[in-house]
Amino acid sequence: MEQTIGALLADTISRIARPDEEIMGAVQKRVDNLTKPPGSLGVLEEMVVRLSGIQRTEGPSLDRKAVIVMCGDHGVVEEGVSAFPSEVTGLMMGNFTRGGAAINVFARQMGAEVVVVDIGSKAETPPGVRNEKVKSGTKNMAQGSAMTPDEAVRAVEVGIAIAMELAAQGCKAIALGDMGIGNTTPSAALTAAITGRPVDELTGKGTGIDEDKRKAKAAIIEQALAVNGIDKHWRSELTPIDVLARIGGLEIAGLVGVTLGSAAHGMAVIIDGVIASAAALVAYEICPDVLPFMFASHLSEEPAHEAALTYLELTPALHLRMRLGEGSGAVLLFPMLEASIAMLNQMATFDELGL
Ligand SMILES: Cc1cc2ncn([C@H]3O[C@H](COP(=O)(O)O)[C@@H](O)[C@H]3O)c2cc1C
Ligand SMILES: O=C(O)c1cccnc1
Repeated sequence: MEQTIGALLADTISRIARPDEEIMGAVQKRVDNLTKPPGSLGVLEEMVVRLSGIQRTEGPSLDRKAVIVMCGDHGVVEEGVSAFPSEVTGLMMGNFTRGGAAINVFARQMGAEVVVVDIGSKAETPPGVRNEKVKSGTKNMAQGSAMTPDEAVRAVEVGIAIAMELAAQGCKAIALGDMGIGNTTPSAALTAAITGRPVDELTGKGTGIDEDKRKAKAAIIEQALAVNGIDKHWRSELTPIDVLARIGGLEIAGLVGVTLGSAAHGMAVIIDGVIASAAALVAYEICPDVLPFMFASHLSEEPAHEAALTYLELTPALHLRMRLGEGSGAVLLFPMLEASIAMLNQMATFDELGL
């Protein structure tokens, strides 16, 4: 039976429960009893405690993990906000299927599955890419709403459904990946709307525009916020889904769904760069209980990324001066998460040492 639009979203939100405190307490106790000064393995200790709470077991695992690369195009590219044309989104989808993109290389090395989803590109979906197209690119958000609320919800539900499938297959953690020429523009716009920080401060060079074009991009974002009636007080009149629909992107909406769906089904969510962090902000506004499921991987060069992570009070583990997307930074966190699990499973305890 066809589900009404929004039913899956509502059901997913109702399933999100915070990680298990009792399990986290027990794992913290074991971590404190390992043969090292308490706290000396820093963030790795926090990682394994939180992974245990998320997976609701004192024996967490990352045997199966995936990166979901949501692909979509953006009407606002016609305003000259990117250094590249929209066609590159379609070409990169082909590249993903041949294993030649950065995310393919890193995911292979980390043992993570790559799931590529065409949720809204203007291109024809290449064979090997999952076709979940809600529409062929968003409308230009500088001239009006990028999507309708129904389209935004449908895209969110695509992300939820894919997260649910992966959870059913035994997946334990999901990295958020994106591909969509122009998508640093809606990402900065969403980050401005949610954090309240000034647009100019949040607007970066994306794929590599010069300072004049960056200034013009900031002006386009200001225009998009104004045209769409999003001011500092949007919360009194609009829902987070309205904001996502007006100034978001289809791949961003898909990643909002992946985040909510992962949290609802006990999987950790690894945030990548500025596109993933914009999706994380929207997911948090929809349901604050998703926050303890999130891990920040790296700090992107895009300024809105730092603003989003600060708002969410998340600290990125890696500082690699990356600014790519695709989930390329997020999958680099997997070996560290795995090290945290190995620490828990393999280190001797003070009890065993007779101390
Ligand atoms: C070849 C290529 C591969 C990419 N992989 C990710 N992005 C990243 O850059 C784009 C966002 O930057 P902007 O907003 O400036 O267009 C997105 O597609 C993002 O995924 C790429 C961009 C290019 C050109
Ligand atoms: O932070 C990112 O993920 C990013 C930055 C620039 C371009 N594309 C992605």
